Amino acid sequence: MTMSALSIRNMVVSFDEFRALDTVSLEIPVGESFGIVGESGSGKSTLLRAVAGLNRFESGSLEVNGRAYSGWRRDHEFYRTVQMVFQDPYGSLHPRQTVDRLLLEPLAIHGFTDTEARIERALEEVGLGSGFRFRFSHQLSGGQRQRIAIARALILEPKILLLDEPTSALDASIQAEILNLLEQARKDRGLTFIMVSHDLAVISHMCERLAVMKSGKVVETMNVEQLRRHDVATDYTRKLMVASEGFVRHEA
Ligand SMILES: Nc1ncnc2c1ncn2[C@@H]1O[C@H](COP(=O)(O)OP(=O)(O)OP(=O)(O)O)[C@@H](O)[C@H]1O
Repeated sequence: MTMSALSIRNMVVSFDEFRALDTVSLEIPVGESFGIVGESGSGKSTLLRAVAGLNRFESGSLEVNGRAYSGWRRDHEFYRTVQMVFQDPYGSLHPRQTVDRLLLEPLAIHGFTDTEARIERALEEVGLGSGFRFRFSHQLSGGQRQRIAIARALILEPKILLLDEPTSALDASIQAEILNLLEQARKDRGLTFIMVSHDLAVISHMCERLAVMKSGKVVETMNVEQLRRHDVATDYTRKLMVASEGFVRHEA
């Protein structure tokens, strides 16, 4: 049996009386690229944030590579294994810190000593040479910032990346570059991806399977071939396909 990178069972997250995540269960095997789609407010980010410990889940279970986690608490081992990349590269990087400092921080927290080599390698991997090392993040373009955010996630050599709309704040041409960079990193490192996107063309390009969310629940899971054939079980998913115009245009 393939080992699960991530095993989520009956996960529930509430904000006061409101159930943002309602008994969600997902099994994601090691090495898979898994997409999460759904209308705005359906709970996609809440799910990623609950895995990352940024939202507390009140019931259900979470296992990461066989280790169980609950509530908010995540240990160092978790952050060595799981890293998250957010939508907004402006909000997620401190503007007055140099790239060097931004990359050094996770290494220092986790006690790495070979920082020089790791920083150089990480910049190389995301297609930014060492010339970027002492720039401030406010001097970088959106695409360059997102490359730094990805370098910061990869520098700890995680096994799983949680990607929350990683390209939707970027211009279309830059989006493709960042997606290719992520795909290459996944191949090179054998990573598992869980990627949220409202863009079905992105999911179709990047993922092998996906879950469709509505009102905090998973309404269906499918593989990407089914999505491409429009072989979907619910009208809700059909509507999402129509709403994601590029997808319909691209696939038709
Ligand atoms: N910290 C919070 N406090 C209160 N309500 C929240 C909080 N975070 C999310 N919610 C609510 O939970 C629901 C799910 O939000 P979530 O951000 O997970 O949706 P989403 O599917 O990622 O949407 P989008 O595609 O617009 O980003 C929404 O109704 C949202 O308003």
